[in-house]
Amino acid sequence: LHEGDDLHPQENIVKMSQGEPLTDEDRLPWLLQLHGVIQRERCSGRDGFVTCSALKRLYRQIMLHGSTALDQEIRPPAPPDVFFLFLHGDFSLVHQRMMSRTAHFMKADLLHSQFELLEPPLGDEENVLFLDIARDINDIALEVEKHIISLKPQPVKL
Ligand SMILES: Nc1ncnc2c1ncn2[C@@H]1O[C@H](COP(=O)(O)OP(=O)(O)OP(=O)(O)O)[C@@H](O)[C@H]1O
Ligand SMILES: O=C(O)[C@H](O)[C@@H](O)[C@H](O)[C@H](O)CO
Repeated sequence: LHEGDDLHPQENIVKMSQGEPLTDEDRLPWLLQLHGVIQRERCSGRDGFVTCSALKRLYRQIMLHGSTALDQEIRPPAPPDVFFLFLHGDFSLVHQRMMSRTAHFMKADLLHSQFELLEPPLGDEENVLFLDIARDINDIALEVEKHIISLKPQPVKL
């Protein structure tokens, strides 16, 4: 399990702690780091998780394809062994949960800018499982587990 926040450069954490939203430019080195982690996990043959706010479609493309995603001409197909879990919920529920959290650098005030930027993975984005955060956390975990198992190649029965 890789927590995306651990890969932010220190200046990004400082910025967010001061209540300033990050820009695309701030996020680029971080997204490239996330891409590196995903590639290493893919090569390892293990299952891996990365938790982060992949708010915009371009961010998700960079996570999948690295800096080639910045080239509008190239739209490589989505790798079949990587998928997104989109944890969605309404503003008030996310805000309420953030307010009940203590000792986190991310202030609840920044949530407005995050919702403004959010491009939900609708339309033609592949390999996305939608999960409603209002559900019980154990049900969510169970659905994720089932989803992962369903994507694994089934053993051939002779
Ligand atoms: N399905 C759920 N039911 C009840 N509480 C939940 C659920 N999911 C998360 N929470 C609670 O909401 C709070 C925020 O969750 P968490 O810190 O995991 O979010 P996060 O997406 O990692 O946030 P950030 O990106 O800001 O670090 C935590 O206190 C967590 O226990
Ligand atoms: O792209 C960003 O603005 C950041 O990754 C944020 O989303 C925070 O780090 C996160 O929400 C706190 O965990």
